Amino acid sequence: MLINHYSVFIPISLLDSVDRQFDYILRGCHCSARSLARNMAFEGSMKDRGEVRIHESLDELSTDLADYIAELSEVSVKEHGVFTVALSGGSLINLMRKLCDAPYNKTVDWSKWYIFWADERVVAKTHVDSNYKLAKDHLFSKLPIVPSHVYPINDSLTAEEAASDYKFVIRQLVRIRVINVSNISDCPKFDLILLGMGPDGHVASLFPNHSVLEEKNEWVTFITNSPKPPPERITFTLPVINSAANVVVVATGGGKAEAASMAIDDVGPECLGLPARMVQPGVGKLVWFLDNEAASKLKRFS
Ligand SMILES: O=C(O)[C@H](O)[C@@H](O)[C@H](O)[C@H](O)COP(=O)(O)O
Repeated sequence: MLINHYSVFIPISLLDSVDRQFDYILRGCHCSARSLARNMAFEGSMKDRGEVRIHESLDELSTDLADYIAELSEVSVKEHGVFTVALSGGSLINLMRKLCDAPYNKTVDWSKWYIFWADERVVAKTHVDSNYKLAKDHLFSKLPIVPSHVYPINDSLTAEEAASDYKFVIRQLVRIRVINVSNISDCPKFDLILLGMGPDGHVASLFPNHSVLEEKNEWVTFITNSPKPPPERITFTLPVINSAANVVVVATGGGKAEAASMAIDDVGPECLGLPARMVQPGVGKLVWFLDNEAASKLKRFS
């Protein structure tokens, strides 16, 4: 049986003896209404694989995710006046939908958000496959985000040109300090990069065994042979993802269980090349948002 919210009653000393690498955080009993959903989740953290939050339902996951993003936004705006966030496509966008509801639609300082794409399909912005269109239709058309703070790719270019153009756009924003610079690399330091994960363990458009995983110099690159359609995409590279202040990976459903275990568990060297496992922020924080099904093969939770 999966560890669920009842597991908070397991004494921490027992968990400790089960596995010292795992630093379980038991949620406090004194919860506000806002944090109630979090208390329905199980949360643990593992050295260098980040914090893992497992939720009983997609509804709880969405609430916790919205809460977490809102908190990061508040901290970033306090620290440097803006919140720079990069999105992916897929189910992530629907799971972020609660940001459009109360209290977040009123309490978040949307005017300070700058929105980018960690990966984008090279199609027209109006195309049904466009990650920009997905996010626009379901998220930011419903929120008071400043239109000039939204940075879609230039959809009139080839994949190669679009990647290079996107890198240029980001470079200008780094230059004027809208986007921070990492102090561990020469990469931009986004306040938050939000990723989904495919059943094959891909994140952004970084697919297993693809040469794009080796890219060390470019901030943004392109592929023309994506195993997941459409084939042409641009993507942030691993150095950029791993330079972010915060990285969130969201994965739900049993189809992601194997990849989640390979990405998070203490497994053999064969898993080290899995893109999701290569997400390892240098100084930033990594948090996994999983549902029970996606977490069902995690050794430490079963
Ligand atoms: O453009 C894309 O295809 C996405 O950015 C991709 O990386 C996605 O996030 C994962 O494939 C997970 O997608 P699901 O959550 O829909 O399974």
